[in-house]
Amino acid sequence: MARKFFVGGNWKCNGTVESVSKLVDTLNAGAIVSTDIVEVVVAPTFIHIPMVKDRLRSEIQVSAQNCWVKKGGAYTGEVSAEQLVDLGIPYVILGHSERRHILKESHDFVGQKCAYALSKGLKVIACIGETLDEREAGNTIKVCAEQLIAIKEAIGQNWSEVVVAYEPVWAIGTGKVATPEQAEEVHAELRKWLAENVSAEVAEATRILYGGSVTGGNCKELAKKPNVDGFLVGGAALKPEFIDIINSAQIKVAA
Ligand SMILES: O=C(CO)COP(=O)(O)O
Repeated sequence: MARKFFVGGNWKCNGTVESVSKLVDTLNAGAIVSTDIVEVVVAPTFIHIPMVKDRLRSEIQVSAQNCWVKKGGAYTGEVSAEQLVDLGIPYVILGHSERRHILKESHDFVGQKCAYALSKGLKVIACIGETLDEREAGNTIKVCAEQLIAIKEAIGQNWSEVVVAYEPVWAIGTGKVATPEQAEEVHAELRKWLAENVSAEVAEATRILYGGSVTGGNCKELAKKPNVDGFLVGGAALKPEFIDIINSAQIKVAA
């Protein structure tokens, strides 16, 4: 079965009531291709989630940007997987590089978060990716594999509700997008890793998204690559061009 194209908008720590309302209006008014060919998710901040969920068109799902590693309780400032499920939120982004690097989340911690979120019924957008130094040292695949190993150790064979997002740190928020060839090369390696370390079925079925300075202008060329199954978008997800990125799913159908 063909992998359904996936476009996620990670709004990060952005937005006010006014700007989020405007963005929802823009997304509601946009002409988007059928959900038969694309799955679309947006991830507002926790505090904006209820408002977005109430007002956003039903074709676009809502995701959280993080959740706690285990059952909720005395963990000041955290939001639990159970609470997301209670609110009817289907997805959570875990392991984003900003959390790995700025908040020092370790590979193991991210793996445990993935396992706990999945066990509560959330679908997981699991982010991995190398820094510029790691790429220049020739360690891109090694670093991504280490991040995947920690996830695999925690979740085992249970990848059916996982979407992998390859987000090279040097491309995030920098305007320096990976070339379609660079993205394809890594995505193909990641799929091979899944085939060798999980199973051929999981490798074939798992969507591997590219993230890092994706725009309305560069998405089509990236989407043409066979192992690029969609995008995780930051800055451009806050702008009307997010609609164009969603619609780049058409490239796959035409291909
Ligand atoms: O981090 C990202 C999505 O999770 C990518 O961010 P930018 O699209 O702003 O580079």
